[in-house]
Amino acid sequence: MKNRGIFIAIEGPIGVGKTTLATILNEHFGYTLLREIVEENPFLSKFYTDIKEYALQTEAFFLFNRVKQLEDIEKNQLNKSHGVVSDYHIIKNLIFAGITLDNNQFHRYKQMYNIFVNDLPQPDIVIYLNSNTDVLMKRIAMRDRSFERQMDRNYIHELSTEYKYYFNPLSIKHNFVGKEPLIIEIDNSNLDFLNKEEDRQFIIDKVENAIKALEGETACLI
Ligand SMILES: Nc1ncnc2c1ncn2[C@@H]1O[C@H](COP(=O)(O)OP(=O)(O)OP(=O)(O)O)[C@@H](O)[C@H]1O
Ligand SMILES: Nc1nc(=O)c2ncn([C@H]3C[C@H](O)[C@@H](CO)O3)c2[nH]1
Repeated sequence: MKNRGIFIAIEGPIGVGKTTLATILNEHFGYTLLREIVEENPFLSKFYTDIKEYALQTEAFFLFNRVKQLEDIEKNQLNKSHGVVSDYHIIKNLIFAGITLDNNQFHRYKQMYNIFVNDLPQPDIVIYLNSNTDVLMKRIAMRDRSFERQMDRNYIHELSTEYKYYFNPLSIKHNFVGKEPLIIEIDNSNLDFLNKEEDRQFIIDKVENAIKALEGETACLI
């Protein structure tokens, strides 16, 4: 731990505020920001027009892109004692693929995922953000990405439910590889990190406590 940079990953359903929070934490801690690719995925806009038809290409592209990103941050940041804040955790590949792929495809996709995930750097701290479906739909609409304009409410609801499942303690034990990360779970429905200093400070305090706990300075207060 001493020579390795701290790795913080933020997860949660679409539009919950991962990138917003990652940017804030990155500025506060002076770490490197790792952002997931979105527009660069050539299948994503087609995916939203026909999920079943384009799911396999979309999920495969996200998986291999993330593997490359995580290999790079290990080599260029974490191994050089630099901290990283990422707006995703690799587990999201399983969460999305479990919904979008059919059973056969998912079975094979998971084998591929398992082959790659063991060699990737795993975060020390995972911030799991959640919000209710109405808030998520509102934030997605407000952000107004062209390919998300017809976002299906049921899809967002299903994703949220799947996130809850993957972030329950038993599933964390089974589905997260390596040393279990410290998990900070936050309902972000009524927080406004963007505009309210006290809301920003609330989460920064939690992360600072988690970092101290990792460094063995205090008991874990998160
Ligand atoms: N706490 C918050 N309160 C109000 N609005 C927020 C909050 N966090 C984020 N937003 C707004 O909600 C929208 C979605 O936020 P953001 O892009 O950070 O979500 P995300 O989780 O990274 O989404 P995606 O999963 O699509 O990458 C943005 O318009 C952002 O400004
Ligand atoms: N199908 C699918 N699988 C993924 O692993 C994945 N990761 C992100 N996304 C979608 C959600 C947002 O629209 C947009 C930005 O997060 O990209 C994904 N979609």
